[in-house]
Amino acid sequence: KPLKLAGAHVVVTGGSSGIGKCVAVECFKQGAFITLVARDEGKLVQAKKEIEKYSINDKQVVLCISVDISKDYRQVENVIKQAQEKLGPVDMLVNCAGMAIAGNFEEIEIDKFARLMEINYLGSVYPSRAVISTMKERRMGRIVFVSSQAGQLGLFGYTAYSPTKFALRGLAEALQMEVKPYNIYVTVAYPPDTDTPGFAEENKTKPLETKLISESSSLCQADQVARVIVKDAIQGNFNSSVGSDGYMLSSLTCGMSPVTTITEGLQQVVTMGLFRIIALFYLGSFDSIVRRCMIQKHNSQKSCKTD
Ligand SMILES: NC(=O)C1=CN([C@@H]2O[C@H](COP(=O)(O)OP(=O)(O)OC[C@H]3O[C@@H](n4cnc5c(N)ncnc54)[C@H](OP(=O)(O)O)[C@@H]3O)[C@@H](O)[C@H]2O)C=CC1
Ligand SMILES: CCCCCCCCCCCCCCCC(=O)[C@@H](N)CO
Repeated sequence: KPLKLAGAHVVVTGGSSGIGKCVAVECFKQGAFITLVARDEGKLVQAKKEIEKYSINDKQVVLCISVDISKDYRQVENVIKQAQEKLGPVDMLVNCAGMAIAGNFEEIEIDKFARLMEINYLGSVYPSRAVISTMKERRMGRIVFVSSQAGQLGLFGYTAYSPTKFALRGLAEALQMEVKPYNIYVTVAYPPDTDTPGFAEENKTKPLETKLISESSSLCQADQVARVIVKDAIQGNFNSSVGSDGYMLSSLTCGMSPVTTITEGLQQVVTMGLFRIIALFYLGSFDSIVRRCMIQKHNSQKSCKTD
């Protein structure tokens, strides 16, 4: 049965910006009470104001809590406790806080590999761990992990980022198997490039190869991505993807992930072979982008030396 958002308590980590903020807006529009979790208090207050414009009744509340979700489990646990005291038990948790760093493997600062794992992976483990017991007691709940298309395939430039997003899928699959009998549904979202402040930041250091390869998939708007995530989370769909390339990638990489409907399972079975053929063409084009960029760099270095 789909979750009713009217009167429900939705916690959105990373709710002060980008996709997370749009997820909060979407839930608020459907009557939910929202807790936003992020570090920067200024951005939180600003987002709260924006979200409040969409209220549908005068009881609705947007609560802001400032915490770094990646550092200390006790802190995160406290924050969730505070939120539950004010707005009641969490019905849905959306783990959207995260960041991307793109660069050549040897150029990414070595500390960044651990830091991204902390933010993107542990930063989703901690809030989920903090809400799960209450959800199990209540025999209801939704947990959403915001992965990425880069959590379905590894791409040039994402040696630090992709693994953190792949990790979320492993977590989601294992957790879903545990909590399904308790009527708790886990969703993994795999958005494509999305126009957000985080994306603009990431682009400042993104290698040309990564940019060109990413252009194979469309650039989406955050509100569009958020609508899909919220719809799939309410339905209890395990996979959530946007667009036709998103659909192909999810079907192709479904592996042993849980299946939500018989139709979904049948579609995966029927389309997988065809999508693998399409994927081979994409992979060929990615390899040729990488090779062209290398030759170009090589040539420009040579001409620099002769200058
Ligand atoms: N935009 C894109 O192209 C895509 C994004 N994604 C994923 O979607 C998610 C959201 O991305 P996007 O909207 O672009 O990101 P933004 O950078 O716009 O927003 C990130 C949010 O997360 C919060 N946040 C970051 N680090 C922490 C932390 N350590 N503790 C608490 N809060 C934190 C930020 O607030 P503050 O800094 O104040 O803490 C902010 O609210 C990320 O997980 C990203 O990997 C997936 C695919 C594509
Ligand atoms: C049948 C096969 C179809 C294949 C389609 C392949 C398309 C690949 C494009 C990948 C784009 C990567 C997006 C990463 C977004 C992200 O997470 C960052 N922007 C975060 O900020």
